[in-house]
Amino acid sequence: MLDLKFIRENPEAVRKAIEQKGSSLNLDELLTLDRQVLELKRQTEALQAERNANAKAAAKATPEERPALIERGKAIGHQLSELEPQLRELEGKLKQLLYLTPTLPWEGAPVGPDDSFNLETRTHGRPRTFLFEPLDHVALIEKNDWGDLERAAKVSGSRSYILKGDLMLYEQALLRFAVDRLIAAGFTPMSVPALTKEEVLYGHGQFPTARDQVYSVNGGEAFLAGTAEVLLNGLYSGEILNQAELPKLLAALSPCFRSEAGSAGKDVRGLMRVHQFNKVEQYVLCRADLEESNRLFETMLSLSEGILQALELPYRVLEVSTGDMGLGKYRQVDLETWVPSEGRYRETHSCSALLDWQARRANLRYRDAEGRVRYAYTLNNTALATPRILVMLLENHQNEDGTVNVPEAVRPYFGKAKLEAAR
Ligand SMILES: Nc1ncnc2c1ncn2[C@@H]1O[C@H](COS(=O)(=O)NC(=O)[C@@H](N)CO)[C@@H](O)[C@H]1O
Repeated sequence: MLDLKFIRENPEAVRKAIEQKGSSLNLDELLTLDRQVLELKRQTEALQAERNANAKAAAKATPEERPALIERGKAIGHQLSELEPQLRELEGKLKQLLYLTPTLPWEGAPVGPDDSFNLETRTHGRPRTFLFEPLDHVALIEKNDWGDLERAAKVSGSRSYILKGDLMLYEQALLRFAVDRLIAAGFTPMSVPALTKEEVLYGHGQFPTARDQVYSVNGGEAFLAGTAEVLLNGLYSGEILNQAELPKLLAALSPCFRSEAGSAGKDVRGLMRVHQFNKVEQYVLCRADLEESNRLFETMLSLSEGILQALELPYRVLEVSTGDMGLGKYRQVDLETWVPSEGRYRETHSCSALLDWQARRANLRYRDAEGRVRYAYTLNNTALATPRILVMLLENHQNEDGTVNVPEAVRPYFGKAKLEAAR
């Protein structure tokens, strides 16, 4: 959410961002509400001041003067009992609209309504030319008995998966490999739950606009987060950190749950788009300084590119458009990795900077060097998400005999140079 003061002083810039991000927010309605709240606050504060003055006067009044003053006090109290609920109701409506205000996108973001405007800025590596007819990842899994997708559907429903043998061990090896890469860059390794609370999802930004993506438990008593980012973003909510302890660099492994509402028919086969998956997440909370945010953004992006390069996978870098990046983003860059069986790149990583949009929602603050309490800036990025990355690893590194080579950097974690069929 944006700072009300900023909105009052820059309505046209906010209006432009609303339009560029395809938001349905009615800014005039928000500004009108803001003026009404300010006016009601002025009235209630004036009445409260008068009630205090009146009570002091009554305490010192003579017996003759006192009844009139007590009457006046009652009349003021009655007026306040009328105005205060109105003020609370208007403040609630204003807060709901503030949740829908968009961060102004950076000037380099392609302006457009959807992902067709995302801009490929560079590629790394080249798609492999196979000297044999390559298999897709589902065929490789079936050929080597590396999983059981049918029985997963039987026991867990659609968009589920079971990994077996070398592929199960490979997933675990990859997740630890990714965590170690982040530790080497100064990130603190964490494991975090997926079970979370409604206010934490509001603080993150998933609520109110994308509730349909989130599974609820026990009728909304708890929710299953789609990414560790949700919980990491709530960790320091309500606290006042010291600037000296920033930036917080967190690397979190967690299960992630997504309803994939709206994705009917897309990627229904295999490991690309499932309801429950694992992800090593990069999350940063830093001081409210654009240069610091940009520096950390580049650090996180290069960590993820380094992981894809270590996995010897061809990928491309996309500057995400204003319409595709979502309300809270200042900047978003996606990494897409080559999928031989589809003959195209598919998203595997998403790096975002949100300035103080999440910090205002989740009340993330710190005391700066001058002693001022300020909202922090937040950023997040994918380090590695399985099983989607297994699609690319199996297909790109397959041999004609159906075995799959393990990239050099991961061999110490997996223990072998190849994935092989169960004996
Ligand atoms: N339904 C899904 N099934 C498998 N993998 C998924 C699914 N949804 C997302 N992912 C993986 O998780 C990555 C990050 O998801 S994201 O929504 O784009 N971004 C985030 O969650 C951010 N917190 C950065 O990680 C995606 O790039 C993709 O690799």
